[in-house]
Amino acid sequence: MLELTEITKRYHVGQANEFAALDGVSLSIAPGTATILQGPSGSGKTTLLALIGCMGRPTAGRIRLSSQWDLAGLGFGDCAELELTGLAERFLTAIRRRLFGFVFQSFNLIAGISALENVMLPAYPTGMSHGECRERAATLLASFNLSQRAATRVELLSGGEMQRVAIARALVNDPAIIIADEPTAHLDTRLSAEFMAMMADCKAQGKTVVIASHDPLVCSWPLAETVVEMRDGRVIGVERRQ
Ligand SMILES: Nc1ncnc2c1ncn2[C@@H]1O[C@H](COP(=O)(O)OP(=O)(O)OP(=O)(O)O)[C@@H](O)[C@H]1O
Repeated sequence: MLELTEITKRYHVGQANEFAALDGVSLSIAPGTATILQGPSGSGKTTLLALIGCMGRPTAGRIRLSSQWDLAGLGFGDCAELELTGLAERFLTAIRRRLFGFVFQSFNLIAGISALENVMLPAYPTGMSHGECRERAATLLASFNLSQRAATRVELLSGGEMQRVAIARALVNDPAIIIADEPTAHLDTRLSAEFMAMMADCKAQGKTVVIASHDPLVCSWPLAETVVEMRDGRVIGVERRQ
């Protein structure tokens, strides 16, 4: 399990405008499952995704990885479980790179460089050779029928092509967990359905998927075993689906 226990995230601590974006959130995510975080704007979905993805630390609470995850592959082979909340920044960064792939709302592709270079970017800091980065990125683009577009600057791609490049980039380090924040917010129905089908493929390959969305198409898609309803920084409901 990826276990979050009583997570609180406060901003502006000790100031007049102190604010709890998350307030006592507990959640379990099993490997190979899909979870959707649902809730209105400001309910804390992005903040929660950021903490799950080791992009920040909670103000209070614990985030733990059980031995069901490949802790040895993360460099923590001797641990029965790994408490992320206590780790030094450099370990968190390494875990973020190895364990997670991120898909952002507006894809966050880097304009001015090619589709191939965009996909290669997250692989560089892992220490992989340039040749290996290139080969991996090219293989992923080929699997998404984008070989012909690999050398094209991303700003010249269609919306659907950009989406596939963004997913390829999220997958380049072969992450166990894919985190997507409002991934369909700028997509039409066809592309949104395509995105969800790709997430279903990832899950079929054994990956864990966590998506924050208030898009009804995402929430009703037959993908997630767990739909978490958030409001005002709290979990107000958890629906388990078969
Ligand atoms: N860095 C920050 N400093 C202060 N407040 C913040 C910060 N980041 C987020 N918040 C606040 O925390 C609350 C939760 O924000 P968050 O982005 O997690 O919600 P969300 O459910 O993802 O919303 P949306 O769907 O609009 O992205 C909001 O009220 C937001 O203004």
